[in-house]
Amino acid sequence: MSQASLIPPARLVIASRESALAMWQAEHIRDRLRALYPQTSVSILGMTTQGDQILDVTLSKIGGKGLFVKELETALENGSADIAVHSLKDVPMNLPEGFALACIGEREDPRDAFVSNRFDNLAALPAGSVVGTSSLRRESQLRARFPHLKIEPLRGNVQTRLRKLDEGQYAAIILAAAGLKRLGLGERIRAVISSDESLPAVGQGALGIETRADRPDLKAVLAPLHHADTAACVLAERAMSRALAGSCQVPLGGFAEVQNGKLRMRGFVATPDGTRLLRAEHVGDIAQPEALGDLVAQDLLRQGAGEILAALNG
Ligand SMILES: NCc1[nH]cc(CCC(=O)O)c1CC(=O)O
Repeated sequence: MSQASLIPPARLVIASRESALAMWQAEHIRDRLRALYPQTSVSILGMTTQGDQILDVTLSKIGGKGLFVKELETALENGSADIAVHSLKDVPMNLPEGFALACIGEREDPRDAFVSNRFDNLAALPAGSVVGTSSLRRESQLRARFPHLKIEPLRGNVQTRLRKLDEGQYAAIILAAAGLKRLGLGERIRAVISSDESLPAVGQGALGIETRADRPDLKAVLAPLHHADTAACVLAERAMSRALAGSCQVPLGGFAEVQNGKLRMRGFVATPDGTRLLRAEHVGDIAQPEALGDLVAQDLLRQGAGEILAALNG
């Protein structure tokens, strides 16, 4: 549909989780939609998800990503909201029947960040230091490089995690740089961790806007917010994860970048203790992102990723 034929709706309701980061993201999309469509009344419907309520167990053990999006999908289904704004990282690789990712927003810094009140970077941590993260992806890569560190679970939203660090339970914690920067907490980052040292999560730093699949009208409304390069990257990453049937119990990462008009993608699968860490890297056509993601996945499977995955899921 061309912009000329587009009739913006009178009203748009955005479903969002209520964490500060989710609300920042929803408000960001709301403000952009208001600027694009001054006649449209855009509002936010804040919701609590199961993922926000269950804070005492490692996320991977309780069913994972779907827990952060299900309530928002119910709102789309029953019409109490039109679009749902998500951190793409939290969106399952396969959406339930009847839903679609209508728009992918421009990526913030995709890297992980080292946050500490006492140390400058990971290499400065003495043996036995406690590092907080509940991500198997971060844990496996940390253990591979720094087997002398102790990794302990850390859950909760960004502010909760920072508070637990400040209370002294951890020498350092690892968070996504994107969340800290969006919340204006970029000064808490002591060191950004390069993608060579900690390959980011599939979709990290990107926003995904979900609608019902039967609302192509909304896809047209959202089109100006769609970022084609980011979309190519995250489609490649999500294809890799899907091809590996990456349940959230799997330590894996996937990260694609646009370089010289091509798509460069790296992926890894590891054992949680980091003793086996398989890596793959390929360059592909930016117009065929999913083929590149599949290629990276097939390379990892050829190296034995299947055994690691089977052991984890078994
Ligand atoms: N799993 C929670 C989550 N989902 C998205 C982000 C950060 C922002 C992003 O990746 O877009 C975070 C926090 C974190 O990993 O530190």
